[in-house]
Amino acid sequence: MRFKQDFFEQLDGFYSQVYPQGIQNPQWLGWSDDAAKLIGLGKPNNDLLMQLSANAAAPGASYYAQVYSGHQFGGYTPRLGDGRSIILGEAIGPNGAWDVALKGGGPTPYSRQGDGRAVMRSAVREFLVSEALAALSVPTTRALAVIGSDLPVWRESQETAAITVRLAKSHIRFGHFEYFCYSERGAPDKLTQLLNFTIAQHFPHLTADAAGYKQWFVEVVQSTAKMIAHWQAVGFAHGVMNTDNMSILGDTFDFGPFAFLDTFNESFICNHSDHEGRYAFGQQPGVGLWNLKRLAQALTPIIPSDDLIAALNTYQPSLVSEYVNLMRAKLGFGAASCQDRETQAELDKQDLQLISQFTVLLENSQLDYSNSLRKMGQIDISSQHSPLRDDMLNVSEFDSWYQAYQARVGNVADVTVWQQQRNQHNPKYVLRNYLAQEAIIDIEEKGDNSKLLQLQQLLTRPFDEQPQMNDLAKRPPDWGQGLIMSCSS
Ligand SMILES: Nc1ncnc2c1ncn2[C@@H]1O[C@H](COP(=O)(O)OP(=O)(O)OP(=O)(O)O)[C@@H](O)[C@H]1O
Ligand SMILES: [Mg+2]
Repeated sequence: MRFKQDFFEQLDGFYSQVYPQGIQNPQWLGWSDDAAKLIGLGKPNNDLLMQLSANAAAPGASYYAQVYSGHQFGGYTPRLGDGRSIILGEAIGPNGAWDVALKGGGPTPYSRQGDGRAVMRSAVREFLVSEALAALSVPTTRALAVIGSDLPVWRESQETAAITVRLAKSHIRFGHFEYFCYSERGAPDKLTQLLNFTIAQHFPHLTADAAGYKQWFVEVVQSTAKMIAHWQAVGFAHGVMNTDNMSILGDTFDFGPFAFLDTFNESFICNHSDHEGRYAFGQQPGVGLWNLKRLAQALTPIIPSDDLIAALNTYQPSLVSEYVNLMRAKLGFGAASCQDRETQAELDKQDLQLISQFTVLLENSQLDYSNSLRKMGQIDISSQHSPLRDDMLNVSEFDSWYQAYQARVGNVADVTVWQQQRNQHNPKYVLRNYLAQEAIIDIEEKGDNSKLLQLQQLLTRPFDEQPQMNDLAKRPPDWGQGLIMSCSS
């Protein structure tokens, strides 16, 4: 790893220097070759194991924890900060730099009551899902590795500690801006410094002046909207959309009780602590905007309100247009692109209606989201009979929807090509909670990570048939239906 230290060198006062504490008997549980390439690494080796388990210093690293705050479940917490994630610096790769962070690397000045650790089950889940989302082209932080250990940690019972090695283009969150607005009140110079740094590092096409700031916020709004459109299209529930878990670059960030939908359900809540369903699957688009509004408020000392509001107004159309485009590719509507903005919005609206009717049909018949889409992509569109019809409870509702759908798809020149294209947009395999759970249980009970490795392999090619893995595309068994994860991690 070759590091630069721009955040560390340029943003004194935005972090605390801290040394990670090694974990005993470290062992690789997982390693991502794809993530390794991003920072110019090849295969894992023992030196890297020692460095990434914090048992040896990594040459060129500056260990630090960033300070931020955030709105958690709607309420403002004035000071959070990296309580268990320690950043080594920005590792230089062939196509840019990536922060390397040891999540679970030990206590920091921001640990509050916590032990600075992550338990194996949560570290494994973060590792698997980061790489799974990347393979589905969902904007996300990455995971280079997950490292297990013998170090005991206490949650509801005794477990063992692990470290996820996270790669992020940036660790700057909405909560960084909130911290320097509210918690260090009277420090707009710091807010400006943070914004100028963010622009210079991650938005180099923009200038650090009023026009640049205005455009920057438009881009933040739109990348957030696009990320959430991806979540809705792929059926991903994040679970803890607090503003301290929202990346300024619109990358999916911090994986706690997340889930991919099995049965389609707008009201699905994956987080055991989310009693009111604030972060239910269908709420995510609205929460994204709520969070952006909290960010906008924190920016009012340095960006005019009118500019912030104008940018926020682009959220909904961006999200809808991205979502509709992703769903068009899944359902095979063909692109509807139009020069005239109003006509485009009208087309998007009509398609959105057809898509929503489809998801309502799935919901009413309690059907599996990913598998139903995969099935839809295999129909012969000219045929009056869709295999999904047999799964529907209300067949006549499906029939009338299917007629409208056929009309919208229109003539397909080559059905086989059309079906192959659909398969490139409808994953056969997603990281269902029960699959992650089975991999975790094997590690916990037998120290056996082979299921984890198998899942990782599988999920790097989620669109391919991989017939010997058919079982892993199935809906969960009874014990794994609608698994709800606790926040303790
Ligand atoms: N075991 C722990 N020890 C110390 N601090 C913790 C621990 N678990 C969570 N925290 C802190 O509590 C806050 C909220 O936790 P949250 O679960 O959102 O983040 P996280 O998963 O720890 O990390 P990140 O957001 O970096 O992915 C953060 O400040 C986090 O650092
Ligand atoms: Mg977090």
